[in-house]
Amino acid sequence: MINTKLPLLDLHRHLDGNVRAETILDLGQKFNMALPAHDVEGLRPHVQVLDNAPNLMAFLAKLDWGVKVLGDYDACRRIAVENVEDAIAQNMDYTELRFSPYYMAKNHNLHPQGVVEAVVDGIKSASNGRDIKVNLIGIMSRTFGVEKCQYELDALLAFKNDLVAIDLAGDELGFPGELFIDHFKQVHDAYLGATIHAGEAEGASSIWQAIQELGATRIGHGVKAIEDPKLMDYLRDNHIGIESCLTSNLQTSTVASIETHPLKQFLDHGILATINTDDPAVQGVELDNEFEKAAPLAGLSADDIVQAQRNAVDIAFLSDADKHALLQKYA
Ligand SMILES: O=c1[nH]cnc2c1ncn2[C@@H]1O[C@H](CO)[C@@H](O)[C@H]1O
Ligand SMILES: [Zn+2]
Repeated sequence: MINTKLPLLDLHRHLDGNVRAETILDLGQKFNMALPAHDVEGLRPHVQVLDNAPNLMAFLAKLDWGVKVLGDYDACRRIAVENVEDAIAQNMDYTELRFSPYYMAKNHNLHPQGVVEAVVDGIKSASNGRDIKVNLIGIMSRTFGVEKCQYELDALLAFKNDLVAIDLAGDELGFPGELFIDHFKQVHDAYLGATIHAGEAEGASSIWQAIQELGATRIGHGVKAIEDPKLMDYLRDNHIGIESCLTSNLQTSTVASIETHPLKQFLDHGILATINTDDPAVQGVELDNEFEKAAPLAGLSADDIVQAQRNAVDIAFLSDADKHALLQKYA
């Protein structure tokens, strides 16, 4: 249950993993693309995980149609605007939307820098004057290799003042964090934060690497931390945030069931763990589902959920003044 006396945040939300089926149909038509279906129901099995995927990469394939239809910069801007509308519809006070400009650009040979510009513009105009605050996290999609990630990072750094952090997402097993040490040196030189997908497909060693070699202060998923008691202590003692995404972890077969998800143990251990979505449209569930249904299934009490909501404010990529303002809304 969402505690309505506290701010509601979603800190792990891919805007390019949250393209509405209606929008895919609409853009497909606009750019004369051969889509696998002509109506939402027919399209659903191609763009949404209906049965749990056998692994992370099978899950991620479901994001592809959402970016294949991005035929121009205006389409990129449109999905950014719709993402803000979706977040407002969920009554969020603050969200960090993340996106991979190369992943969005590559199908129609757009320039990733133009994609970043369009997304920044869309987010700003859609949130202007609304009761929500939105920040952007830039993603390097490791799936496409070290050089493409540098190309992607260059585009993101050109707009570094419009971003709060950089993430590394995609194929964790195929492209280990060791390959991206130089990339994250540039991230820190640009005074951006670092949150990294780790301990999802790969084990606890990948989380250690993200923290110690890439300088992550937050970890996306981090499910496998539960296998390493020293790491559990380290995360707690060093205030490393964990962005948990319950339904996503079930759908990627990272956990066998929501009931056995380690989020409750992270919270009991005093780790700054939080409740987030990941890729809402692909998952077919929104943030309210994660709080109302998934969190209780994972064994979280009302007090645990309060703690998770407080943790989100704590680990958000916001200034102390902005965190204070968020809490003041409910004081
Ligand atoms: O759960 C996830 N784990 C790892 N990578 C992900 C996940 N969801 C999306 N992406 C990746 O993020 C980029 C788009 O924002 C893409 O690289 C997509 O594969
Ligand atoms: Zn993610």
